[in-house]
Amino acid sequence: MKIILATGNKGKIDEFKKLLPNEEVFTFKEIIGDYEVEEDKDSFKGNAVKKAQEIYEKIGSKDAIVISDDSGITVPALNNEPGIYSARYAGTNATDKENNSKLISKLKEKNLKETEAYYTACIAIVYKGYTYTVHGWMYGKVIDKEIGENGFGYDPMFIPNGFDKTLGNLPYEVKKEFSHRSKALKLAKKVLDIIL
Ligand SMILES: O=c1[nH]c(=O)c2ncn([C@@H]3O[C@H](COP(=O)(O)OP(=O)(O)OP(=O)(O)O)[C@@H](O)[C@H]3O)c2[nH]1
Ligand SMILES: [Mg+2]
Repeated sequence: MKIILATGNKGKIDEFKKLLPNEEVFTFKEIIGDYEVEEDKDSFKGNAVKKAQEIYEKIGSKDAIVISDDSGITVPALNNEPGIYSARYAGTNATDKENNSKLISKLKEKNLKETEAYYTACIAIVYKGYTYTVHGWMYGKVIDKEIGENGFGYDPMFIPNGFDKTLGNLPYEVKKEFSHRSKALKLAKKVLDIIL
């Protein structure tokens, strides 16, 4: 099966390729080149749908299977920040490092060395003009420092429930078992089994 990923995030692309080892996976950039979808919706689902639909229209082939991912980390003790703004927490085009530094300073402002947090991923599939969405979540806590180099984004600050290390210090094989993206993709595969 040929799947086109409607994402420009290298960390997500690496994970999708590992999670879909038996499929032909392309990025939208390999097909249509540089293109930016404005993420102006107020939910993960809204933005995931917008990304997948806009890229599907741009590609212009009805039979294309386009998959997008809108995701982020939510910290209830920080009024649910950064949530859907995770990629631009420290400003438009912010790097992972800058976003992590902002989250660390917000935690320190509240004297929170660690606090409950969760990741959400919404995956949207567009095929033959129809759109399908699924979600996945991963629960744990964030700490006020970065530990380890594995994963991407906020992973060095996130300790999943049941572990005593950050995802930055755990191998991808562990994250793969229960991550928000893995769970959503498991459901997405079921949707594909039904619609294809
Ligand atoms: O440590 C992390 N481990 C993860 O597993 C994970 N999943 C998402 N995120 C963060 O959430 C934002 C996504 O924003 P997002 O969905 O808009 O993606 P993006 O803008 O980077 O690319 P695109 O898919 O929109 O092209 C980004 O800041 C990511 O760092 C993660 N961080
Ligand atoms: Mg984005």
